[in-house]
Amino acid sequence: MDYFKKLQELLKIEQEEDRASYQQLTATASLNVRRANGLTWYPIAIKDTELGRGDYLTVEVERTTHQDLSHQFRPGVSAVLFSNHDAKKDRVEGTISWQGGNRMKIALRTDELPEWSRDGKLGIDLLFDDNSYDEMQNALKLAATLSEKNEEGRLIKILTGQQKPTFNTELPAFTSPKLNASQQVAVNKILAANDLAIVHGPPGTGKTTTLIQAIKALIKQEHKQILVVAPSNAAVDLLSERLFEEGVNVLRIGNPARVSERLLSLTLENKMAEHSSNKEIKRLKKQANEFRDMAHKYKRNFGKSEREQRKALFDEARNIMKQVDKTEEYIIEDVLNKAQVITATLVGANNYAIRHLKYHTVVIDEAGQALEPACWIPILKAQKVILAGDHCQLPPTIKSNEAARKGLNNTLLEKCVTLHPEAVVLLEEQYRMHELIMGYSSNIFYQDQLKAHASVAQHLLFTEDTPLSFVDTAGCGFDEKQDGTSTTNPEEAAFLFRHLTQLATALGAHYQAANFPTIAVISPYKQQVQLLQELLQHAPVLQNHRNKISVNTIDSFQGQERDIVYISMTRSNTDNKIGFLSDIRRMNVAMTRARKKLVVIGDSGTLSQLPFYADFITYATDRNSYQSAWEFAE
Ligand SMILES: Nc1ncnc2c1ncn2[C@@H]1O[C@H](COP(=O)(O)OP(=O)(O)OP(=O)(O)O)[C@@H](O)[C@H]1O
Repeated sequence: MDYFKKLQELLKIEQEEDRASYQQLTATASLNVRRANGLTWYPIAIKDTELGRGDYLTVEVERTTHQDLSHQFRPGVSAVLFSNHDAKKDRVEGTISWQGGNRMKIALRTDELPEWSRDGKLGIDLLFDDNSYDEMQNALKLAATLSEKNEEGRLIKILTGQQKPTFNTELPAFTSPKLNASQQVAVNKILAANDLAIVHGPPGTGKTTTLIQAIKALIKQEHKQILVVAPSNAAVDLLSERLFEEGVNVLRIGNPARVSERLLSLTLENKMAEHSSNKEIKRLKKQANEFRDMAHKYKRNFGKSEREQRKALFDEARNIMKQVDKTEEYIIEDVLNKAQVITATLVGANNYAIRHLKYHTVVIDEAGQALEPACWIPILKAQKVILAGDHCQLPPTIKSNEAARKGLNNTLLEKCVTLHPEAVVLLEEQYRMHELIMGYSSNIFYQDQLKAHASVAQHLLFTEDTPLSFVDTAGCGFDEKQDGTSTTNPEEAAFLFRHLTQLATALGAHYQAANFPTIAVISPYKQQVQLLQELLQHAPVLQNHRNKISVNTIDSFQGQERDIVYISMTRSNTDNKIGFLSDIRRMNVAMTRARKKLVVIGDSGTLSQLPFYADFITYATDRNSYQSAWEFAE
């Protein structure tokens, strides 16, 4: 079908761009730069080796310096072990099977460590991750084939708009005291759907709470295992924990982003380790390692009979490992059978342990941030799919402008909301924002349908405070500065901290340090964020509250909330340029992070050329929330 051909082409463009930028970063970069970008660990020490599944050798390594640098090594991603003697020749590729702290395990495609690993310093480089792209391409290919079929193609036809979803209207109504009215409507829609239901969850509306209750109700209704996926590990972690807290038997496939005892206990590795048959595996592995050690006593340059001895011992070790594989397969199957819910990332749905499984229902959370090709991996395993997310917030990041422009930035969630409005339920009640903070976003993005729950509708930092301010810098001469591709506005940044300092001083009269409100300082521009971070170091009053203040880009705050949010709009020029401020979904995210106070600082002259900002300024003015930076009393 052309639909999938087009997606395949767009994905190819994206992969090429992704690879090119990766290669640029690695090929030309020095060791120091690669290390700083989190692409290299060097030097490392080998801590342990163990024969793994098949003909793989699992090597545990530790980085011995630069331990505080963040890095991009994630389980499932390809990496290469190299020696500093000749990094081009002395290298062996593998896949990361585990990562924690300053250690990781890589499964190498060899059955013993190469000779060169014994002398010279060793390092690990990250390789470009083709695997995820391959999985997505395969899913798209399969989708194109299946879409031609009647029975198996049904869900695909619905999701691509050639058929309509159907609903069972005869079910008894589901009710729950834990859910509000629209949340219950959503669960009823999910239960009634034969093929597709969509939960549209604007900021703070309890999308996760709703999904958890829906999943429990689905388990009761279907008595079948459910697959729950999301694009990011962080989102999968959250869902896994919440399901576990509700007493569901959850199996978390893949490695959690956050290390917590509870999350780790839900992983396949942990459940396998705790399985009653694991003792047998340990015994066999020990035996295999003993044979391997004996084999190593015969060096390669020994005579013929020693070589044969050596081979026989290796064969024996390999045979035992085959038994290990069989026992492991049995354990995996047993653990899989017991799970009521399996959680994974979109690509993780094809993890080796579960790639053969099919489900009646698949739930995709954060679907507004999911690349469509990745969604097809889990969808092809299902008869019914639940999409949850908010297409009015940020879409997934796409590296290739061309692919984005040609449609890769259009998510499946967005398409399905348009195609099948009858499958959509909007969660209407939000538990985060004062109603004045919520109002503009609700008007522009949610057809004025959002309501603030009584517990938050009027909440303030203190009685006389204002929940919303637009502070206009027009005429102050706070001009933006262009530096390459990024924009800064140093005077606006300095002004922001004067404003925040005054607020913090006022708050001092109402709050002890321990319960001081949380504060986010946000800008759409990376360079401006950096500047704001530097300036924060020099704002004396704010030093007492450093642990309550976070400064970052809008994108990094998606999904989070703070009591107070400051937005530095940054752009101020006479050429009427507002660049990517024109992506209003990004602004929707920024403006809806605040619980009790939102302060937007910007130049009305520059911003007003876009109706979205002109209307926001009018909205603020009409509600007594307009302030001129001129009038700001120092
Ligand atoms: N029916 C409800 N009654 C009372 N509080 C609720 C209800 N639903 C959600 N909440 C509260 O709203 C907050 C957000 O809920 P939840 O964690 O489910 O959010 P979310 O939907 O995942 O977040 P976001 O809306 O930002 O995506 C939580 O503090 C939760 O306790």
